[in-house]
Amino acid sequence: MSTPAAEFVNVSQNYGSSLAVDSINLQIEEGKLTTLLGPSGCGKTTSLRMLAGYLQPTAGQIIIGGSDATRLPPEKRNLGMVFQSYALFPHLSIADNVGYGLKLRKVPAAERKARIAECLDMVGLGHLASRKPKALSGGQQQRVALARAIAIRPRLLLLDEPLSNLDARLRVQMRAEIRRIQAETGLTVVLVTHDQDEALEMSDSMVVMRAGKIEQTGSPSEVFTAPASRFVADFLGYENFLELPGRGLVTIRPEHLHLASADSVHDAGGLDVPAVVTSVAYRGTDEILTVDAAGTVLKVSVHRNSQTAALPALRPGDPVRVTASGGDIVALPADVVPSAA
Ligand SMILES: Nc1ncnc2c1ncn2[C@@H]1O[C@H](COP(=O)(O)OP(=O)(O)OP(=O)(O)O)[C@@H](O)[C@H]1O
Repeated sequence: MSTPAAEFVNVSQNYGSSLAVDSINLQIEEGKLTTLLGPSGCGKTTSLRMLAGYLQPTAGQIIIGGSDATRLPPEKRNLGMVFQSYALFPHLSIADNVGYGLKLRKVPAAERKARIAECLDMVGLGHLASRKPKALSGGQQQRVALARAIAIRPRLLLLDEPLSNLDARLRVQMRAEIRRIQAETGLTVVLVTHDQDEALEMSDSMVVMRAGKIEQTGSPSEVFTAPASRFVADFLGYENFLELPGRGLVTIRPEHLHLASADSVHDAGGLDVPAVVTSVAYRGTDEILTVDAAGTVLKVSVHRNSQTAALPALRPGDPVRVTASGGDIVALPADVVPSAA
């Protein structure tokens, strides 16, 4: 790999006696989108703030572009940042908001104008350049914040939960938009999120954190198809965990479990266990059935389509067989429980 855009070397952060980030080592690849993913309190924001220079690591080094940046103040790191709250200047026009960092850097007026126009076009807001932030929707304000961060041509673009204040539909739309902008500009982006779907959809590389440590890194498909622990699997929505004789702990997604019927999948390396239906939840095109297989609770997602519509409706108490094909059974290494910090 060429020189990483940024690197954490044995980086820790203590808040009093609590260890928020515990000796992490991480390389951020140039020109890629890396997400820091994990539940609330796992240390994502603390890591990003150390990368940005707003927080000094208690131990370790932050390397940016191959040089030690641990002691560099934020303004010397040439980074663009977008937060959950857009933090636009209310009294400035959209164009002046986007051009703010350029003015600070004494970029000549003509070039400033061109870059403002280019960045606003990139986020589809060229026509609103003269408006004030309060005359824009939340999604539009977030786009302005993005344009402002990109305008300075940062070495790294850091995004801290940038989509979490947007409604569900806009959030999905903005994921694709950030991805497109990243591809067009070739920027190195580090995104903090607690949303696994967002991370899976947007990342080149995912970093799953837990209690201040890195639990797994890899491409979305690597992490998704081979979670390194029960914690990662759980976080990615694998709901069924069971001990299989000779195979140890495995997990199977609800949509990969089938209720035995004439067309159910069953192969030699697969699963086939008797169970009893305990509840049925209707979810539009899907039904989530909870079944009890000799004391193990399993969730089975049944997709209602033209083939399954004819299946008889199941009710609590009905006996069933639960099957899965061997390829859908994911083996999990023994989980490492973090020591109490
Ligand atoms: N200023 C602070 N003082 C004391 N403890 C803090 C401070 N900031 C964060 N922490 C603690 O450090 C740990 C990591 O926090 P951090 O904000 O990095 O987590 P996070 O993964 O970004 O969570 P969230 O998604 O909720 O923002 C948490 O236990 C948190 O309570």
